[in-house]
Amino acid sequence: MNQLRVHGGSPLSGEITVRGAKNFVSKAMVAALLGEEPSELRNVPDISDVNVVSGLLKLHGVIVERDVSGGVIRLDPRNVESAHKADIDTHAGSSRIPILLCGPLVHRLGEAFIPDLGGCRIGDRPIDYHLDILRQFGAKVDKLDTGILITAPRGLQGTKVELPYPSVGATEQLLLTAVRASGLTELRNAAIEPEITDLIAVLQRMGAIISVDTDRTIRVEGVDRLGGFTHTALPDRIEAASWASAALATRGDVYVRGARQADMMTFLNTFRKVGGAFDIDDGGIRFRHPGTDLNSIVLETDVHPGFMTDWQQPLVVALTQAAGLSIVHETVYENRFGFTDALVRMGATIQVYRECLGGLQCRFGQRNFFHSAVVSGPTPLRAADIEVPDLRGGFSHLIAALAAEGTSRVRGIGLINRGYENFSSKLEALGAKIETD
Ligand SMILES: CC(=O)N[C@H]1[C@@H](OP(=O)(O)OP(=O)(O)OC[C@H]2O[C@@H](n3ccc(=O)[nH]c3=O)[C@H](O)[C@@H]2O)O[C@H](CO)[C@@H](O)[C@@H]1O
Ligand SMILES: C=C(OP(=O)(O)O)C(=O)O
Repeated sequence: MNQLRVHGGSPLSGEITVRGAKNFVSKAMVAALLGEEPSELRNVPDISDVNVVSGLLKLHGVIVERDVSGGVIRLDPRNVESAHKADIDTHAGSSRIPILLCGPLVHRLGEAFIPDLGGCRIGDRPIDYHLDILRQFGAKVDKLDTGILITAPRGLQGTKVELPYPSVGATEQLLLTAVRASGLTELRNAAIEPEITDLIAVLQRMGAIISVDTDRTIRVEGVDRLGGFTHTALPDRIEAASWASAALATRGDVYVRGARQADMMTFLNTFRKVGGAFDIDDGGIRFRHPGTDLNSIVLETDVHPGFMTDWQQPLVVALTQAAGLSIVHETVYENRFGFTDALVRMGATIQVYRECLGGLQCRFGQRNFFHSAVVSGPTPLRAADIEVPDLRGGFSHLIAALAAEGTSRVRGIGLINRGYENFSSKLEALGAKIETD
């Protein structure tokens, strides 16, 4: 199943459930590798990124048992072993998670071979911060033809690091390395996304000592040994916001069971400013089109607690249905508006700019990156043949196809399964008229 035919033009309506966050579950699975005892993770979604990490852990001798429908994964890392490089190579290009195996594998085995990374092509996505951090801990980094080899002839020692930008992955790299490095580690300008807070919770359950200050400083006291953990993953706030945007763009009404207000406050404020309605209860959040015109807005993506970049693409589809000019400044990735080409072909009026259209200081201004967009609406959308460019861009194209009159063909939908579990069943549950080709 790699192609969907979408007969659009009807509102999405009904209830779906979101489970654990893609951007946490994969990291918690890596954390399990640091322990000398088994771990159990609950609320695990059935997405392909989980399969990728399971495969990598199994190659390294971790016994992985999974109850897919129950969302439980058990990881037994007691007999960790080196994997064959050729086997690791088969995971090249599959996701960005392998880079986070560096610290845990060096602690457990003395070395780590990391294949070339994958992930969404929404910018250059360098790993310089990761490699600098590893070097500061005393690791030796050798770049090979098909990946990188990390060794630590004198072990890993605690260090002081200040990130040039609060990178999520680099913060996780530091945490997963520092918890078992000798001595103290301090990280300034750390990322503080809810998925990182949950990772810290997991590490604390395993025996780590980590404190987080209000000024983005994280301090870790290294320990000699970590045990296992039992933990329920926080819900996927990106998937929840994507369904919310789908409800808005299709004039629908969707109850997202599992969505949690605390992780989505910034999204909810924006959703309300656009004119979307929502009702929160203990089980989830109901997102509704108000039945009246939607409002245009000015929006800048940012690190937490700002408006998350992964929320941007789905919301832009809803903004094509808002009255007036919306301005969106993407400050996290330099190349995250490629998906708007297809929206324009479908009838949207979106112009992208190299300039920073916003007040935030951004790394991409005057550097030839089309990282700002002006969306003029409302414009009716019409069906088209579309190729999924990346995970969130792909889901956005699905939303556009659902909002458009006529039958669209969306190719390459396998990519969407990286972060949206059972999305075609969920679409059907919400009344979408779709067929797999
Ligand atoms: C699997 C996962 O959790 N992915 C998320 C994670 O990605 P990821 O951890 O890759 O994103 P980062 O926060 O690291 O990236 C933020 C910015 O820092 C830059 N950078 C990062 C590392 C580095 O070594 N050098 C460098 O320049 C990146 O190019 C980007 O411009 O956080 C992003 C920001 O919330 C989300 O969009 C992704 O969904
Ligand atoms: C950019 C994303 O993911 P990744 O970092 O896994 O490519 C995303 O989830 O939108």
